[in-house]
Amino acid sequence: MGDTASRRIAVLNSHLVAAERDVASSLQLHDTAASSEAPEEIDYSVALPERLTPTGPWLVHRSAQCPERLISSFPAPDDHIRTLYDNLEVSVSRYANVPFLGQRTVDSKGHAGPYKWMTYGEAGEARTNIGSGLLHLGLAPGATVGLYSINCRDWVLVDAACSAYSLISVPLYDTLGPDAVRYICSHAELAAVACSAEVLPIMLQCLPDCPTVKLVIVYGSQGSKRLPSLPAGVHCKLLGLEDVKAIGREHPRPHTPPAPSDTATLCYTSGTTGVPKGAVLSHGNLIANSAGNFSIIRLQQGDKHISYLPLAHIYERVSLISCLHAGVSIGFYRGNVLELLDDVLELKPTLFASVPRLWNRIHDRVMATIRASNPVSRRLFAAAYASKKAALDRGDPSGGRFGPFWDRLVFSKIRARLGGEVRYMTTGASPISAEVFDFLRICFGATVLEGYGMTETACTIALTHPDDPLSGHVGGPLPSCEIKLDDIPEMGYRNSDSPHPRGEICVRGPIVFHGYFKDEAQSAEVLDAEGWLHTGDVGTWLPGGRLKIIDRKKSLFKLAQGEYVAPEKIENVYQRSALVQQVFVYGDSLRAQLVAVVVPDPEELLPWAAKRSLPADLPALCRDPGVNAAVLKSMQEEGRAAKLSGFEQVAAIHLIPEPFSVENNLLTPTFKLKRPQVQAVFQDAIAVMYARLDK
Ligand SMILES: Nc1ncnc2c1ncn2[C@@H]1O[C@H](COP(=O)(O)OP(=O)(O)OP(=O)(O)O)[C@@H](O)[C@H]1O
Repeated sequence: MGDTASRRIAVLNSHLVAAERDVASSLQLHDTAASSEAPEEIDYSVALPERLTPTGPWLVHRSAQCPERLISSFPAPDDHIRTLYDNLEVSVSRYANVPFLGQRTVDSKGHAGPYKWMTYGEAGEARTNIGSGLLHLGLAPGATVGLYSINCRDWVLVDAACSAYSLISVPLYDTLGPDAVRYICSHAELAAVACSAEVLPIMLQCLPDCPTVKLVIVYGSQGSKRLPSLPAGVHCKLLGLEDVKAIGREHPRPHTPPAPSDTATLCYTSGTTGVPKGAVLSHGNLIANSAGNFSIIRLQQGDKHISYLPLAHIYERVSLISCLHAGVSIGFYRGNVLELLDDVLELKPTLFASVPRLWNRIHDRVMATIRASNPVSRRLFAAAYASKKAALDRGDPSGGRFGPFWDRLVFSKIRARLGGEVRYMTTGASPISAEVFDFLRICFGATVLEGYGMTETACTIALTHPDDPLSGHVGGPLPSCEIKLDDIPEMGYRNSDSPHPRGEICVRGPIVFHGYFKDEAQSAEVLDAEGWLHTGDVGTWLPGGRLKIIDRKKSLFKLAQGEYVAPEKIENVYQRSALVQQVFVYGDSLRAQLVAVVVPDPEELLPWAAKRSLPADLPALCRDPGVNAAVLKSMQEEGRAAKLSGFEQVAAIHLIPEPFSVENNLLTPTFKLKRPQVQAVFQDAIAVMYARLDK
């Protein structure tokens, strides 16, 4: 062995020993720190000097950053930005030559090349041309315009044109089929739809049932090609986006800027609870939310964002608004998740927003690679991980004094999977486990933040802080809203609970939406007379004013013996079993027990089966009663470890080989279960499970 190599090993060994010492001392520290729960220095929120009942405790929490007022815009000198139109106008003049919207070039053989960029200045001009064209073609301020495609440059340009001329944009997920498209076109009374060539056939199929739609604009590869003819009897114009721009150039119109209280968008929810609801969001709502996020996530010119989460969902929509505000360059994926990593390696984003389902998969893949590696690599990874985790536990999210060393030696390869330059990673839309959250912080060397929010609050309600070493909570309220917890007696949650108040999370402030479009009854169910939005989520206050989501009231059901069950909480527990990839928990109100439909994780189940000489055949394994019993046992063990009550433990499971997915219409585009649909698809299996339990 050469000198350099032996020196490296000696250095490595000394680091290993020091790191192990580090871990040991932190474990001691951790023991004593556990009871004090939170480092003092992070103060997320404060309880307002306002009583909701004459004698009750202080109940309303606001961000500790500025408890005296709720913010509705960016700090000075940008406090005049009140609408999406203002937001783009400022960036067009401030960042005129900065790359704004990027798409990958693709050569004649279909090979993807570098990103090609449109600058902020060019985008400003393009949206004026598009908007002028729309007005010339007959659209009037206040009209609704559908946006139906994957994320791409033209989506953003048409949306920006809507803002400049007081039109209302209505995004439709590109994954929507004809029924949902028909539903939204009619419900939102769309006057025009801008769509990609890929979904044009579905749009054309729907047109006979969507009489309000008088204009369809096609973008993407179809732009320059001949457009197909319209179905017989449909009175509607069909144009390429380039034609609309040309019309606009010939007939320019001055901008007709919206007011902050004007509706910017009808944002249809992705439907975890049933038929999509059109949340009415004003310009003021969206700017207030973006400004609230901005108070914590300091984006800047030079940052690059990879846009692949659906723009029809509020999470990506508001990410984009914030990026645009800061002059960030936004690169789009090519529309295929299988090619996403390749797009990421080309773009090298500095910002990466995702949802727990994807983070979990990254976690599982990395851990599986580590398990399969040689003993030296495994020990190295374990030492590096433990050292940085110990630093976190001591209250140091930067990774401790050995952090940079471990980052270079061990974690740089993992970080390189996302291009190597990510500085902010965000997670939201559903709960993430503390384990995976910490895994991201440790392995990616980036600031990892969790946001909690919903469509009805124009995105984020609460956000964690970059300096907070603790995980397992969603941080504090954005400075643009206030939060109170309402008692839920039927679930046993009360604001008077000690030491931590618990209850339904209610939100008020400039981020709260204006109700569901044409649905007063549902609006009144969630918005009360005092302006509080009742989220249906259950939270608790932790020390430092941290909010933790502990339950979800929305899918609550009662079992025959009168106990209330929140299935998502139970599913999150069962998901921890290595054998489980996905799970849907169901309870019939006439029965006393719960059952579940479970997708086993093939990466764990197949090796498990091989050890027992069972065939490597997933469908056959799913039918095998022995496998069923083993998976059920592993789930019940997780249930016991998480202290689920007896009635919360499932009594029977049905294994299926095909995952719930967006494609089979059982997941929303942000990978949440569409509960009514899953229940309908598996009603026979559910009946069989209950029949088995009756025997
Ligand atoms: N960080 C988080 N932790 C836990 N739950 C979260 C988090 N972020 C979002 N959620 C959940 O997602 C919900 C909001 O979801 P969203 O607005 O995306 O609606 P949806 O899933 O599209 O449709 P639906 O209203 O039909 O459920 C929240 O009310 C909460 O239950």
